[in-house]
Amino acid sequence: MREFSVAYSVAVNTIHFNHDRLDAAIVDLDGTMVDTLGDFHAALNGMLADLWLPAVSRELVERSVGKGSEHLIRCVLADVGGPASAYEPAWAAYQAHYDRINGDHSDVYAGVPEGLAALAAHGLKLACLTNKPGAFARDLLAMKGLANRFSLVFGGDAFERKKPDPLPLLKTCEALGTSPQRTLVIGDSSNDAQAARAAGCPVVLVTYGYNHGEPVTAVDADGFVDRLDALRWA
Ligand SMILES: O=C(O)COP(=O)(O)O
Ligand SMILES: [Mg+2]
Repeated sequence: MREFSVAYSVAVNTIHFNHDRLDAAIVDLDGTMVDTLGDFHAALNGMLADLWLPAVSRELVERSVGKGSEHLIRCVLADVGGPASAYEPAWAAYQAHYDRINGDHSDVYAGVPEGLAALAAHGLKLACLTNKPGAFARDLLAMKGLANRFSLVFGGDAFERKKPDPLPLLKTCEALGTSPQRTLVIGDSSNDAQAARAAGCPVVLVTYGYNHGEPVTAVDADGFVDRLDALRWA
């Protein structure tokens, strides 16, 4: 098996892959394919209103997204000074609000349909792996016309642990029937990159998503793209 290699051209911000060395891609959802910040913000503020707690800013939500719903709800409750006992009712309220508004305040990022089409055209199997609950992820992908691109969709509730743990990536590679070394991870945050490094997958990050308020280009990854269709094959 040949080594995976990436030639990263800063000038055109384009990453060149030799596709002979890749069999599949595992693509993150929130912040990578769909800008879902508006959905998170609306569902969380609906939840807080139900609990008679004050609303939070989009910025707080942006900094807290990426490690799954439980983490997000805990961050938001901590920010508004909610008691620990609020977690259970908050979780139930959040699920109900999110289910009602899923996709209403979200948009597919420019270049995503084209980028996915190019990956598929090069014969790569595609899986979506997100920390978002699987049911919300599947509904959102269908609503945004992206579902048919993926042979597999796994949410944050599919496995015992979430990204940045490598387990979900290893399990997804297993389900795809590919080796991690030949499976490209595409994400928007350090969660995706850390999981990929630990699993042994090559990883590219998009520069427009959510990375806990930190500059994403400081994250250890094989390359960065401003659009998903900026991935090119040598
Ligand atoms: O639900 C989240 O925390 C974000 O999920 P992601 O893995 O699609 O970025
Ligand atoms: Mg993400």
